[in-house]
Amino acid sequence: MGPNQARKARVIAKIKGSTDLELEASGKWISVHRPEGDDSGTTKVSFGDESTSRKESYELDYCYDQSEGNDLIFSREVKPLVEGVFSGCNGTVIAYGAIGSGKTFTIQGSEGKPGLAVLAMAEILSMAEESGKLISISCYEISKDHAYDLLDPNRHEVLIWEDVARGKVQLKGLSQASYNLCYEDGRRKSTGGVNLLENNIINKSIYALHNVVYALNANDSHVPYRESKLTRMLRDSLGGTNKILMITCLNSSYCQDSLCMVKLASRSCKCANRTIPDSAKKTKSMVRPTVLSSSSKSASATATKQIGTRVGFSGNKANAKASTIKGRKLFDEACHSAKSKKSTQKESLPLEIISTVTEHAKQEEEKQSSGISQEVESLTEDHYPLQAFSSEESDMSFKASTQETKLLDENNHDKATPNIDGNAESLSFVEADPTIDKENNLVLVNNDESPPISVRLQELSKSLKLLCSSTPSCVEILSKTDISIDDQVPTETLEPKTPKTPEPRSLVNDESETVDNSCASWKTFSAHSLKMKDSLVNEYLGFLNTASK
Ligand SMILES: Nc1ncnc2c1ncn2[C@@H]1O[C@H](COP(=O)(O)OP(=O)(O)OP(=O)(O)O)[C@@H](O)[C@H]1O
Repeated sequence: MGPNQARKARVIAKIKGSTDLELEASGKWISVHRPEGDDSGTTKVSFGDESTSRKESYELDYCYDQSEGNDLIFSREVKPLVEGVFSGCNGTVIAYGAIGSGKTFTIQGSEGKPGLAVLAMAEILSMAEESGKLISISCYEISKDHAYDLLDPNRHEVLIWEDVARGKVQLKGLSQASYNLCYEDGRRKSTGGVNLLENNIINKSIYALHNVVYALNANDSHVPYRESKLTRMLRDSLGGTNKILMITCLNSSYCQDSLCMVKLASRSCKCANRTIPDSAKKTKSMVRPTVLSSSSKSASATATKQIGTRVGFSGNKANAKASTIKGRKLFDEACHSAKSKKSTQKESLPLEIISTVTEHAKQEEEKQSSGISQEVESLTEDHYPLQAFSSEESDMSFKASTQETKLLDENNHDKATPNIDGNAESLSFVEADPTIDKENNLVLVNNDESPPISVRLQELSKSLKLLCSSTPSCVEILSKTDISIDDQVPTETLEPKTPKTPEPRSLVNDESETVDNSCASWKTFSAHSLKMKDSLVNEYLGFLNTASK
């Protein structure tokens, strides 16, 4: 069965090949029911021990069983995507699944059994050779929201920039080669297992990815790319004219995580069959699909690995020098090195700028995003026993575009050049660019309800300064108002200095009572003053943190 060309994302499964012995030991846990003679029908995947009557069934676009290898998956699923790349339509293949479910085997392959990425590259290169096109490749890994250049022996972290003008994410400084393909196993970074935080990140990523696929397949007017860093980074690979292949890798023996992955996959797949009238689209996009049952959360993961391969037309880099960068970094973590004062201000406002442009969409996204975060977090915290974190999920994708697609870009977007450096031309923090400044100002002055950030900052700063310098004058006020002790207070305390603590002996002399009174008042005042300082400092720090986010 070939992929249905009308669908944006095709969701299939692959049951990991296993030896007969392994199968015997585990029993037949998964059974596949394919439609006979009807290529357009869905495949039913059932889970459950055959000895018991309890079975759970889910529908997917297709499911490859143990005996079917990468060659078959490539020729039926991936080759059409590669051909599409040469006619201006990008393709993305993502494999995900529980630990040891065969993700690496499916994408990378093994010696003598090439995986889908290898087969796809071979196909791309041979097609390019036939048509006389020049191919350039970049290769990167996304691991836990960070991108690493796989063509660089040091695998340096790549800066991730969001091109504000075009709403695209770019990897800045990514190496390019004539053609090459590298692969990095995400496991090298997870030597000590995966902690709760990492697991949460991966959980959110996989759910967010499915939400995007769901929305794309449902032809929603709003696609929640902003729900996770992964989906933001893959936006180019998922949206537009892209065709997506989601491969759910399944363990052949019992695995709760595999079950949960299929549930998610089935949801994304089912919506592809819906026809939504245009009038209903807007309302529908507000409604979040709720498929996350308490058990589906066990689609947890211990490591994310992802291979990204960019194939592009190797063009002239001359334009890059005169370039102006209109984007901003997408994630703070990858860009701490930028120190310039001006850029710092702008860098601290990466995503809000887009949000001002698409206010309505952002509100929806935020609502939904917080929804999914809460869902995933609560699933993890409330119901997810720690041992469930031993499971692993891995995302691998490759992305390819050819000369034609890049040329299309050039037509549509002023001076875009096909290589990464060339693309960087539209990615600098340009003070002179009025649109960027305007956007910044829009963010600085959010709306009528709250004052501009700069004004609030100034106010806070003033209050803080005032309070810091107010201690001596407060002492003065205290002494002036308290006439009864005026003459008895030592003269030093009237001066604008840090007040002295009365010496112990003063507490036992004749005038001890008045001095005592004075001390008590001062202590009370001092305590209040300190509290106020603390609260202002906290507010100040809190505000700075919010602003930097
Ligand atoms: N279709 C298959 N046929 C034979 N062996 C397979 C197949 N798929 C996977 N394997 C074997 O199963 C083991 C685990 O596969 P693989 O490393 O691809 O899983 P993974 O999901 O990438 O694992 P991890 O989650 O640890 O990254 C490997 O030894 C691999 O060779």
